[in-house]
Amino acid sequence: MASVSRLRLRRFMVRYSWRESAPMRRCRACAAGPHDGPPAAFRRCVGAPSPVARPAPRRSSAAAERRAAGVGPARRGEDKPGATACGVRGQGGDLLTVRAPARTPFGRLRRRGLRLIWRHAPPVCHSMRRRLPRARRALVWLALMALPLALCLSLSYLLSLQHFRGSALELADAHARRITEILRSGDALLAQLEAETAGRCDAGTILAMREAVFHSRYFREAGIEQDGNLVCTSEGMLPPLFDIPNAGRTPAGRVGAMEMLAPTKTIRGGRSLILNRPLREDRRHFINLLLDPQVLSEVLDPREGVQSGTFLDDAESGTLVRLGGDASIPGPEARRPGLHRTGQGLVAVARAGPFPIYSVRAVSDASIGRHWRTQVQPAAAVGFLFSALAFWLLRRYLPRADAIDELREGIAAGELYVVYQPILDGRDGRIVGAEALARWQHPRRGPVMPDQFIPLAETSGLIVPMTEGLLRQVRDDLAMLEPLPPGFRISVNLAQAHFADDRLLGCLDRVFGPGPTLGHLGFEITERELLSNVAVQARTVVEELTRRGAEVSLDDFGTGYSGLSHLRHLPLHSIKIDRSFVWALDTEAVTASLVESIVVLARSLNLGLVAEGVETEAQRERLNALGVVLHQGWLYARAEPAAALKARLVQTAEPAA
Ligand SMILES: Nc1nc2c(ncn2[C@@H]2O[C@H](COP(=O)(O)O[C@H]3[C@@H](O)[C@H](n4cnc5c(=O)[nH]c(N)nc54)O[C@@H]3COP(=O)(O)O)[C@@H](O)[C@H]2O)c(=O)[nH]1
Repeated sequence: MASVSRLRLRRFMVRYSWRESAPMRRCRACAAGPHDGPPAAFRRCVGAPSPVARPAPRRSSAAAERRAAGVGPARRGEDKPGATACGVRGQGGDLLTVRAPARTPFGRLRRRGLRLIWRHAPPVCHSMRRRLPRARRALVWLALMALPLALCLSLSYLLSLQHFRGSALELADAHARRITEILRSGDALLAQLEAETAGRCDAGTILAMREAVFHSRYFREAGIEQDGNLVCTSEGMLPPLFDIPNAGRTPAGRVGAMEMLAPTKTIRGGRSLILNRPLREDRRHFINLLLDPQVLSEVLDPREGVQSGTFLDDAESGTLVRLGGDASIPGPEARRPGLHRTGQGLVAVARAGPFPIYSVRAVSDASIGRHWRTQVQPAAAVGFLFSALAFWLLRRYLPRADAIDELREGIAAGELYVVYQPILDGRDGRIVGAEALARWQHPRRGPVMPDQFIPLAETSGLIVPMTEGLLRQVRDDLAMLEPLPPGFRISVNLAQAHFADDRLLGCLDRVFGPGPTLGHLGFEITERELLSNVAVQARTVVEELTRRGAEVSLDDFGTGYSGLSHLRHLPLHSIKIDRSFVWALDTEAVTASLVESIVVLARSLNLGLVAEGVETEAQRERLNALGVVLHQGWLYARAEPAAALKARLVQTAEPAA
């Protein structure tokens, strides 16, 4: 029952926060306001006091205790114990537990074992609304991965199509040219026979016709027709033959003086295409040549997967008559030369010059598919290769939405915590401060080092809410570390985003309150963060930090290109010599002299110096000799939980006491 109610209430709160659009928008600008506690309506509902009217007590910090004990932060979604009744523990924290008084409706539910959880992640929650659900993101990834494969397969299909398109059109054109040549040679032969015989049917004419047919590769017979009678052929004289099949027929087409008759049965059997040439004006005397239509198709150049056909456009019947080939009679597109896409596939049509004969090449979709299947394997292999490349590129160069979401959720759930690396006086081992370094206790991956999430936090803008969360922990830990040695400071790393506007100052207002409250804080800015586009704003921010009691140092000094200009323009307190210089101290003379120059520079500008990455006794001694006495490095201590730092402080304070 309790878990059901808890679930419902969680939903209620989610809905609630969605309706609070105006405060949500305000939180984006990191302005103080409703994020410093649960929204007013929610507070009224649970009977909790307003954090404005009664500021929430400093986090008694179960999480801090856990961290101090070295066990890391509370896990995501875990209730934090120790909340006082009616109180809102933690201001603007990531995860707040509210225990409602018994009188309120929520209190009554509490008596049944219910605890309310208000997830409070102001700068994060509204962007979570825009987030794609995991399943949809996975689909987007899948689609992006499948894209190269799909493109390669489509490309290979297009190539198959192109292969057939090109060859079908080419073959049809070549064939049509060949037919034109044959028919023109027939026309020329008829003209020659007319000139030689003058239409007489005598032995000389028969001989001339026989010779012409003998020497021709295409024409099987020549003949002379008079008044509808075939009177002689290249074979010899004939008895008068009446009603020969072609007599009086309308030609299928005319080209110049030549007429073509659709294939018809001849007196010697078989079907022939007849080329007729009228001998006189009265159209009663003709000289003709018989052409086996099959001959026109024999000149077809066969190609695998391409059907071919030769069709006569018969003006007499108004239909297409097949002269040969295996292609089925195409539709209306057969009379339009060119390439056509039909329901069955591709059709290429070419006309034989002026003659009403068409060469047709048809490629069925099945043939294209068969050809494509032979290309699929190499195309798929290339596609997979590109998919793998795309996967690598996407993972490497695209903002990683998944990782950003995870980090966002991690920040909201309080999975990020701080460890401290002490900064000591290299002469006597006195602890003068510590650098706060972020760690992420990932619920699945375990501890994640900053190298893996700080760049992501910086590029996604999450660095700002992340730092706010860390500053809250630093505030609590400073309280736990008391009494602090004189001048002790904890330094927090800042990023470029903190200088783009006054969000950092708003953040500090919320965490430490306004005014000079930052006496135990230091801030580290790396050279690369202070690009020229934020330089002016950076100066304002650094001045304000100083006014509030903090010290600001330039981190990784010597690794950037603009360090000197920052030293001139920013009111800095110290510079941290990059560990690469420190490491080179005991090996490279040139670098060692560089450190000397940095020391001279710092002295002339009245700046403090801290050496980073001190790992060996030799480095310590050399630095001390150079006058760089504040050290940070594994020689002294690695980054450790607040409890360990506390123990170290107690230990180093004891001899003095
Ligand atoms: N904007 C923020 N940046 C942060 C924050 N927390 C950390 N960081 C930056 O991440 C980088 C890596 O940090 P980390 O892995 O914690 O490494 C630090 C030290 O552990 C390491 N170190 C210290 N002493 C030694 C040593 O003797 N040898 C050695 N090999 N490494 C050592 O150096 C890192 C501290 O560097 P720096 O900040 O330059 O002082 C790092 O760039 C962090 O700045 C964060 O909260 N915000």
